[in-house]
Amino acid sequence: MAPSVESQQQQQPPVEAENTVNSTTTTTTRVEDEVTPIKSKVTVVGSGNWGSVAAKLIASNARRLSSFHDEVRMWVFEETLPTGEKLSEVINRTNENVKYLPGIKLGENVVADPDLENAVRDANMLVFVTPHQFMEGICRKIVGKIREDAEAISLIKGMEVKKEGPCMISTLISEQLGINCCVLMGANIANEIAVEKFSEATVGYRKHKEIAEKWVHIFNTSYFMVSAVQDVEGVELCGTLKNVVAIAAGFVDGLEMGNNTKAAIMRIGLREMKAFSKLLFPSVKDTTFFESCGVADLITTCLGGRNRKCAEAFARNGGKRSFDELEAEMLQGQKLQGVSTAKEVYEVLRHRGWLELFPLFSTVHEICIGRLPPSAIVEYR
Ligand SMILES: NC(=O)C1=CN([C@@H]2O[C@H](COP(=O)(O)OP(=O)(O)OC[C@H]3O[C@@H](n4cnc5c(N)ncnc54)[C@H](O)[C@@H]3O)[C@@H](O)[C@H]2O)C=CC1
Ligand SMILES: O=C(CO)COP(=O)(O)O
Repeated sequence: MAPSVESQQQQQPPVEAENTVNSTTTTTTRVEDEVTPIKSKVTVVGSGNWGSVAAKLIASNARRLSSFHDEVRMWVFEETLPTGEKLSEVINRTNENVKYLPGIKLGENVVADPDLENAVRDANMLVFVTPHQFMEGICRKIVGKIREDAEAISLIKGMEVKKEGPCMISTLISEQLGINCCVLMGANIANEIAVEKFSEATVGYRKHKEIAEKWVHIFNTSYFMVSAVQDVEGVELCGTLKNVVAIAAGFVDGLEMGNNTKAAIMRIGLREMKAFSKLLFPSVKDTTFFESCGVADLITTCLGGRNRKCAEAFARNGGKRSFDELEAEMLQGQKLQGVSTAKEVYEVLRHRGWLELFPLFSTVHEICIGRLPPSAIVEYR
């Protein structure tokens, strides 16, 4: 299947990804080794639902591409399973993340490591993929413990709000660790990619196209088509803000308002995503919203994501059961990002006097905290 080339790609060609396996990489002697003796070593920081799928994608490429070490380390936030076993030990014994991605083999070159410092020490390519609320603590633990030449990429959809203002997760990583950080976002429901159904993703980079190319190279597969755009903030804000719209879409589903209403919510949501992104970062490109990270992620999350699912249950219960309760019951350890992002966005809007400019974003937060009923999702005008 040949995906269509979008307008952005015509103006600014995507970084080419290697789609086909070079036959030399399947032989025992790798010709490329003589030319590039220094191999990149990848560590995945995070092992939730998407973190595990990311490790699987990377592991399949690390195995076949001679410029990467075979072994891919995956940091596991250790927990004890109901059987009494440690999650990391079970992953290493069965090659499956039995809690967050059951039934999927990760690849034998994935090594689960519960020791964060040990997991990141030797890697020059760090992939961050945890729920966003844990990233500040994680960065604090590894400051000064990573390689000086390390490059990072964030797959995390979320933001932090500090006294100085909003802080994207890639910026947090860059500033705390003193390293460059790209992002990868897209219409990527993890369970679908785990079973190798075709999807696309967007790498956002700031300056160095050759670094983005390396990230494309390690993620791209025949069923996961990655392209790159020079708009790190635009890509990351798309991934972050669509979770707020997904909560709104879930309310519409819970109230059985139908497809037209849901489409209206998605359209208004997309308009607010674009306006908010451009107010925060005027450099954000319009064309980014037409990449996988933009409209495609918005659609898939509003149709099939976890934020949508929990928001539907919230509305069905008339807002009487909290999101924390629903998350614990419905997601078994997986985490929602939309509710906290709605709060973080609301804080920015209130602080800057923009609340009236963003009725959908602000109403989502007010419904989440019980100040408004779920039906207010279509009553804000
Ligand atoms: N699951 C999906 O379909 C997709 C998720 N994402 C994004 O990727 C990021 C990570 O999501 P998932 O991998 O799905 O995670 P998840 O939603 O499965 O979260 C559970 C993870 O959080 C870890 N965790 C729990 N407490 C922790 C703590 N105190 N410190 C550190 N880690 C802790 C758990 O060990 C587990 O690995 C999120 O920002 C999400 O929005 C992006 C695309 C798709
Ligand atoms: O980001 C996602 C798909 O791209 C997943 O969204 P949820 O966290 O709502 O499942």
